Amino acid sequence: MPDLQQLIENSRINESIANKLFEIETEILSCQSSHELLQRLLELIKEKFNLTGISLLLAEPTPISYLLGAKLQSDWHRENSRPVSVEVLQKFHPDNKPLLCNELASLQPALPGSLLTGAQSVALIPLRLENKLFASLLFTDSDKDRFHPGLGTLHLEQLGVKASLCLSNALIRDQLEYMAHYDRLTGVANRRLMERTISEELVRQKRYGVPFSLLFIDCNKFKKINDNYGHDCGDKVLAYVADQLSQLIRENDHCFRYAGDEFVITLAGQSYSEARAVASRLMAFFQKHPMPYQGEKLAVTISCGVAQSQVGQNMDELLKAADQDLYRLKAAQPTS
Ligand SMILES: Nc1nc2c(ncn2[C@@H]2O[C@H](COP(=O)(O)OP(=O)(O)OP(=O)(O)O)[C@@H](O)[C@H]2O)c(=O)[nH]1
Repeated sequence: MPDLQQLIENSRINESIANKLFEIETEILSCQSSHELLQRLLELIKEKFNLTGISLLLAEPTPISYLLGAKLQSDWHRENSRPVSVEVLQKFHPDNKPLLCNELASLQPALPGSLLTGAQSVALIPLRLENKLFASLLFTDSDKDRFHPGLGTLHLEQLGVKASLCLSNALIRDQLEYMAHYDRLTGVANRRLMERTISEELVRQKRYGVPFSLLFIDCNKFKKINDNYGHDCGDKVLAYVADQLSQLIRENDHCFRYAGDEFVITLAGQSYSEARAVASRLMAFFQKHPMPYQGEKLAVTISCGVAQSQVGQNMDELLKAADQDLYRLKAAQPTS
């Protein structure tokens, strides 16, 4: 029969673990996005359970890849997460339970050695979304007995379920946010986000005196593309233009779909002459790079109007100035 003192001690340990889990759950519930939640979750677990290391193994392709999007390329993800195949994850969790292991050689082929630096034992906790295994939290510790395979895993299971639930909520929020602010066809931000961004830039200009510039962009003879090649091709052209524009601008510049075949780019901290140079570079790019389409090279060109923000100007006036510049440019072009 277990000794009473031991039972009291075990119950004290269990209570302390339950408290820590509750604190983690409470904190991550307030995270505004799945990206923020994942970051905070890993920090909190590492700190509260005093682990040697923690990382996230993400199944490839991840059901949340499109939402995490560029974030999967971020420094945080490079440092803290690793892509793995779903098959590898399933081998770790054949019964969807956490895996405890202190014979690390058996994990070596499946896990990069860098993740196991300084580790003598590891715990892998499955995360599930819509009943599909999509990730595993990897805890490492320098104590060989910390994650001994003979130990119970109830607390780790609870952690996995709670983290999955919170993540699922955060993903629903991400999806709503995405639908409200991004254009489905081209993947770039929509007019609503453009208005917010320009308003913020105008406030910054007023407070710190830093001007910025706008490009108002129109695809040349776009209607003809629709008429000659069909609407599907027109859609592909819009996605191509948005994609190229997004890649050709700097990280702190932003591209938005304004309407139809029109895009707006905000150039943070750029003067009129700098913005003119960007506009020339963008127009020249499309002149040189026709879009590959069904084995053909389809000419897709753009025109860019430019305006620099002026003190006291509001958003409509600034957009109008860039649009008028575009109109002048287009009026000067040959009509054929
Ligand atoms: N395929 C496709 N076409 C669209 C979409 N939104 C708007 N359009 C079409 O885009 C065309 C824009 O035509 P215009 O504004 O006359 O522009 P344009 O043909 O480029 O003429 P210029 O600006 O004078 O060079 C219209 O025919 C719209 O029907 C879309 O999401 N997909």
